[in-house]
Amino acid sequence: MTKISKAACIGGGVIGGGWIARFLLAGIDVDVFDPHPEAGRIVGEVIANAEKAYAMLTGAPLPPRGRLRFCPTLAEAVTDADWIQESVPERLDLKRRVLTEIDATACPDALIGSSTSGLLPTDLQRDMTHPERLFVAHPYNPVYLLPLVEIVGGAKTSPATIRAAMERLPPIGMKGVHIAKEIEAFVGDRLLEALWREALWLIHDDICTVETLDDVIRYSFGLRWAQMGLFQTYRIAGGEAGMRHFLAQFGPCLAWPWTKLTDVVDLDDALIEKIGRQSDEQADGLSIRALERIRDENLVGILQALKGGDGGKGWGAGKLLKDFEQSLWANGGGETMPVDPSKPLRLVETKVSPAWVDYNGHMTEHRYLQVFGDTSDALLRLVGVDLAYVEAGHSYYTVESHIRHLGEAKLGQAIHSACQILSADEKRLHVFHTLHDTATGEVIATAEQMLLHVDSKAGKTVAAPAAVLGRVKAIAAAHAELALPEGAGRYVGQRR
Ligand SMILES: NC(=O)C1=CN([C@@H]2O[C@H](COP(=O)(O)OP(=O)(O)OC[C@H]3O[C@@H](n4cnc5c(N)ncnc54)[C@H](O)[C@@H]3O)[C@@H](O)[C@H]2O)C=CC1
Ligand SMILES: C[N+](C)(C)CC(=O)CC(=O)[O-]
Repeated sequence: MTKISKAACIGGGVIGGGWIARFLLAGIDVDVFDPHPEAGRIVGEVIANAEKAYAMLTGAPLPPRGRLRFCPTLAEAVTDADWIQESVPERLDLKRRVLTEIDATACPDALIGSSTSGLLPTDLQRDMTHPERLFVAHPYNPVYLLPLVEIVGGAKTSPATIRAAMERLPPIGMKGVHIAKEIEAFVGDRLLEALWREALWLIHDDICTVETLDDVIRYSFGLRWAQMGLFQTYRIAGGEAGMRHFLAQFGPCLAWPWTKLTDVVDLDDALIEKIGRQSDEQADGLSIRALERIRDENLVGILQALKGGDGGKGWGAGKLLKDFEQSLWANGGGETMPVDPSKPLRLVETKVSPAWVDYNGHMTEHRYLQVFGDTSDALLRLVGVDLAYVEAGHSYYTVESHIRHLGEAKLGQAIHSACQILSADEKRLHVFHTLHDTATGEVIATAEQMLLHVDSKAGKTVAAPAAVLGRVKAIAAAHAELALPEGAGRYVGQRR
């Protein structure tokens, strides 16, 4: 799969900033041009949000962050980029001017994506000398967490450009959908616009407040949409007879007055003031930054829940996240691991994710086992037991765990785990993991585990091969010089 080697972002506002963060966290260098005097601060805040979110989203090893450079001219930013993303304000004249300037200075084979929410690519490419490389790459806010990009070609966009654009998205954790025909606002914004129009009428006509309207979405179909969209949801709503029954039952409603969709509400001063006031009341003093933080934590929780969907295989955006994490492990798992066997191996760095916090306001107990399990997995990769090894039919299985809870881990807290091998032989691997608060070093929990080397196809324990055993024994020998960790060998109910 071809990867982006260097990106240029023209415009670094809400969406440009999100693209910049997405690229940087995927390890891609980014050059930015944005004449706004505070562009550096604004982009910096988006990147900080993105870093916080990713620390909660995944324990997989992200590549080293790309290099960020602000350029004094557009030409300097685009000159050696192979993906250029235009995210300037939604005005056709401005976008055409900017795209023509990009076209004049970019490498001939650079891909040029526009973030436009609704302008036609054919209109955008009108003045370009090489229009075949221009396409719409319409993302969703926040770009660093929401993975979808609508890819739309114009009359002069080449099929090779569309193919190349689609191929470059999975390595940055995104999913491209190719929209077959160009149409204003593509697919997503067509749907959102329909909902938005109807919502404005409902407020205008005093049917409900903005808060009630949002509650109707977030407590009901909003939850459904994150996982099954519209058609699959309605298929289920048709009962055992499925979609055909659903259409037969609810088809006639389409002719009833259930919508004011074709009328455009007059956004006059009174309506703007009404919506503004109700929106202020709904926010209840929370700043935009605070709302962004809550939004990001919620999105992380939803993505993680979807990652466990369909019996652990992952579902929808969660499956995409799972696949992305597997590629991160395959690409960087081994390299980034610090290996100094003269002390316990620091193997997992993470932050307490929203989905991990329970009704007591701290990390819930089974998440400790998750972090300790991840620590054992990291140790196994280090000694050569990676996905290829497992697929070939051998692995280590955990047969016993003893976790002690000694402190608390709160939402967003940076934590890390360290592993000491207590003993190892041909089949057994006896480890002791310690979970620390990264800021203070305080020990929050420990886990002692016994793992057995298995032939997973035969379903029985077998001796580990010499290559794996050699690495295990080398670490175990170094760790034998360390003091036995406090708590090793303890059992539940033991007197101190
Ligand atoms: N805000 C949203 O929810 C979404 C917006 N979009 C699209 O993304 C594009 C950008 O929108 P936002 O980021 O929301 O706007 P924004 O107003 O937050 O950012 C636009 C940025 O472009 C910069 N800019 C203006 N003229 C420029 C030029 N000549 N060269 C370089 N930079 C220039 C501005 O200084 C500003 O930082 C629009 O096409 C919009 O339709 C797409 C998806 C969602
Ligand atoms: C409001 N908007 C049209 C700019 C929204 C989008 O384009 C996508 C989104 O993030 O909702």
